[in-house]
Amino acid sequence: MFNDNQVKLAIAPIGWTNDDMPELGGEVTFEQCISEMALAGFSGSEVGNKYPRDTEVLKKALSLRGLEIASAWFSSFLTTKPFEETAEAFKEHRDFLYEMGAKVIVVSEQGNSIQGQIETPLFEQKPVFSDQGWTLFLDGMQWLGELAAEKDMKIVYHHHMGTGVQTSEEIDRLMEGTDPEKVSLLYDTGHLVFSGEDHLEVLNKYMDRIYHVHLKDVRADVAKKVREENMSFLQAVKDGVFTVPGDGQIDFKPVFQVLSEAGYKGWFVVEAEQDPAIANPFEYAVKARQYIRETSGL
Ligand SMILES: O=C1C[C@@H](O)[C@H](O)[C@@H](O)C1=O
Ligand SMILES: [Co+2]
Repeated sequence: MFNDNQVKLAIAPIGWTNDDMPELGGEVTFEQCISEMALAGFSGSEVGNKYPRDTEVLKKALSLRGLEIASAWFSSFLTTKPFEETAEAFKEHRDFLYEMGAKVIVVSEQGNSIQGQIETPLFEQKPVFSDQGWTLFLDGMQWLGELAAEKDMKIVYHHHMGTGVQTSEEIDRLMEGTDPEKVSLLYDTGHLVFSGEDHLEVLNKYMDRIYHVHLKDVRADVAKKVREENMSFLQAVKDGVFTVPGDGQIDFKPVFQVLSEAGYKGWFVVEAEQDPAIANPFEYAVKARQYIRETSGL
């Protein structure tokens, strides 16, 4: 289905140690995490909180295991802080990723985000940008896109539960309000399905702007409970709302079909944060690798 010179397969460290709740998997070492990624058959990774920030040290540890850095998350605060603050932090992050050989920078607006608040109900209290917030956000994203282009890189925007860009309508407003040359999209199956969006419609609509993919599956029974019991995002993750592709409600075959027919080039990143004490990260990485081989041929 895919030409495997164009699509590479990575896995995020968040299944081993969770960046949003570092106590989940706090005991797992960086070396164990990257060794298991390689052993499970992946060739790339994103960057977790235990990864060394010294690029030479990180490159050596990764290349020993045949791994590359696909990208890393950046939190912007365009709607709540002066642009310069986001821009300074962004340039540092961009330069680190450039040095590591990544081509895309994952960006998520965290102004008024509730994704890190364990007591805040996810569906009831999701932030909504005001019109003034949208202007700050869209202008800021374009500027970040220009800063990325200085290094021949792209920003890929991460729509996310509990943030101002979660729903299909919010993704539309972002895509319509920005220049495709400056702002691209990260497609995360798990966040769209958990939010109740039509993930295939979003994929078909924005295929030409998608330059990074997070493969995440959703456990339907847990997602239902989160809505019924007004749970927070972090409680949902702890309860196992996300899992690896092939283990939840999403059929990834049509997703792979659309991506392959469109000639997608870039990374697929398996990203399935759950409690590693319940879901052994190595076992789930192997399971994901096998499912992707069976369904996409990669
Ligand atoms: O890409 C991601 C990064 C995480 O920190 C986040 O919370 C997760 O859900 C995600 O999709
Ligand atoms: Co993601």
